[in-house]
Amino acid sequence: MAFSPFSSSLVHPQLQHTVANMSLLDAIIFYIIHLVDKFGAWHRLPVLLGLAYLGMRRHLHQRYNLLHVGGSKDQKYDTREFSYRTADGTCNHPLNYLVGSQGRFFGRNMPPATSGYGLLEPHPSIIAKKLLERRKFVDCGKQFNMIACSWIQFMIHDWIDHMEDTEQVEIRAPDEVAEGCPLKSFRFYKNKKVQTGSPKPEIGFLNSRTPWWDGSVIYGNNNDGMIKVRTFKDGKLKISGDGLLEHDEKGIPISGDVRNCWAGFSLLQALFVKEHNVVCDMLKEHCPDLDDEKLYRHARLVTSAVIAKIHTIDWTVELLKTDTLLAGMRINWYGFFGKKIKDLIGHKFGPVCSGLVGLRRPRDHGIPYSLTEEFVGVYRMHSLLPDKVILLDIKSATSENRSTPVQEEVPMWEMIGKQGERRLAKIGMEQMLISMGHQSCGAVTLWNYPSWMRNLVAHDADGEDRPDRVDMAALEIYRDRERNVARYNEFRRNMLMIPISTWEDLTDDEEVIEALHEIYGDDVEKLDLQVGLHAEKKIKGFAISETAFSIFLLIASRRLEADRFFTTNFNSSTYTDKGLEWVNKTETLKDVIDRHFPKMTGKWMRCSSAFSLWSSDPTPRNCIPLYLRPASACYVLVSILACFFLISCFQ
Ligand code: HEM
Repeated sequence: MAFSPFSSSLVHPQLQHTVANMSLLDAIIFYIIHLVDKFGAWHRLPVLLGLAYLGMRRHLHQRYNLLHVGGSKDQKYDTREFSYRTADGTCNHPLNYLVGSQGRFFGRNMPPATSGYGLLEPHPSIIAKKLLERRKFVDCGKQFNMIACSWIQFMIHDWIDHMEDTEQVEIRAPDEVAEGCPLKSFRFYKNKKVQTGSPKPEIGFLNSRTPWWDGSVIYGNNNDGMIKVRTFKDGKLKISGDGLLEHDEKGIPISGDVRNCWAGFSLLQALFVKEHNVVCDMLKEHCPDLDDEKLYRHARLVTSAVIAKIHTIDWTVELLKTDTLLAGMRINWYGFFGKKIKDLIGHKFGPVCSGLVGLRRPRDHGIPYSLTEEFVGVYRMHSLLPDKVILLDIKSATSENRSTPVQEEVPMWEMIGKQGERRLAKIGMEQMLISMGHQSCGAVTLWNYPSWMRNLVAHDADGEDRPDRVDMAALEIYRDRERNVARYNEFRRNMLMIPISTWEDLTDDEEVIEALHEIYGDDVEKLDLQVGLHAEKKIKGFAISETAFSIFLLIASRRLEADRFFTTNFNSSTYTDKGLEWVNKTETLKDVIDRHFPKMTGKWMRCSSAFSLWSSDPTPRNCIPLYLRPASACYVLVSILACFFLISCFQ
């Protein structure tokens, strides 16, 4: 039903048309969130109201934004024959075995860009030089350390990578900036463009990784990858005697994904290979009849779920340090009433009460699961990477002396690829992990893009160095345009967020405003997504922009609720009793580190999460407001009311 009364002056003129096709209820929801956006900030609301706001936002996105790219007809199969994660991501969606498998299309959270600006408008090298390149390293304080930075790369390599074409393009820096660019020109492969066919002919891009949260970063994205990493004995994966990854004869690590790897990333791969292998030991001890194949399958399910859980209730909470998000992420996993109540009531009262994990059926909101172009766009966070890794001299540290001396500062480019693997082998897992825990990563802000990435030796899918170096800062601007991802303002409108009208709406930093003006003039529509995301004034506690967060909000839930192994099959017959118990008992990365390095966190980590600076103070225990503490009667009362409210909104 069309709803016109809200197309009034109370709604931003550029958003009025989006309300026109909404149902009455959705128009009211839109109006409420629009008012909150306009007159206040949802993150300053009391936690439950903030959660209601986020719930409503997510609801509108799911109904009006998700697009199905390259739709295919149902391809049925018997799900009972596939109670495990397959090597290439097939056989997860209950009605179509192809959904989410390697080589499927990226979806979209909004239509492709309509603005019609050219691929070189303004020139990517000018943006790289004048707005992105690091002048002086800006760190992100105590909030996020180098483990957190490596973690998100570890996740990206689990989910997304655009397939390339065989044709190359060359970008030449214009004279205006050529002097200041480490590469005056650089060549790279175009992304592979494919006609999608149905539902209507359009261009789409293919994902060479499996988008499920299936641990493909350690298990591989297809059969060949899976065979390479397995020992075929007791379900285990290959790992070297020093606890790091094994390497092939060319010095390339043996793991699920080896493209553009560096020492910190390969360290996390090794840690979770160790985790997989101890899960195999545990399962074998309790179920001696399980053969190699079954042990592998169960251990993969368990390890992937541990990774997904850590990302949801540990990493994300550090990324978006607000009470609302702390509550929201725990609700995604456990539901409103928390872990203990979920264990008692199961999923009888739906996702609001018991979270998304363990739902009776996967939910994709009518659009088969994939990750999206916009999701890739908002996760371009190379500014997190520093210029050097600061190695601590952990041997000379004493318990009295809290500030551990620095042993060496290694330039980042020496920690990449095969060279990085050799360095890591000398450093060892313990020293690297402790050092990364004590080093802040970069802030996602303008003028903080690592300069060394402007002259980068990228890798191909086999982990081999490419002959042509690339200017990543310029390339990333080009890539979003090549993929027709909406520019910043159109992106915001499509996400039902209030667009900017002047640079002052984006930021109050005078220097940024001047620089934007120099490059984009007064044309706010031209502003590139990357530049907007990096320039946007941040919400207190957020390490990323609110615009990026709006995509994040949608996809974080979708990765869980659309996956059969986090919903229908999140049970003991699929995971085994002991496997499920393992997932339930593991809450944080610290738990995993403690399992493999029993004395490490006790000695080296003061803070509460392994993702924040290890030398920082722990989060006070009573930081959660009274009405959010599961033990309080007030919590139960307010939660019941909030549940009724949310259920009546969305069901
Ligand atoms: C030393 C560490 C890293 C190196 C060497 C590296 C290098 C690269 C390269 C060469 C590409 C492909 C560029 C192209 O052809 O389009 C890429 C893509 C990407 N990287 Fe990184 N990266 C690193 C760390 C990170 C981190 C920490 C993040 C954080 C989120 C990240 C997020 C991404 C994303 C989202 C893409 C786009 C993937 C796609 O096109 O499908 N990377 N990176």
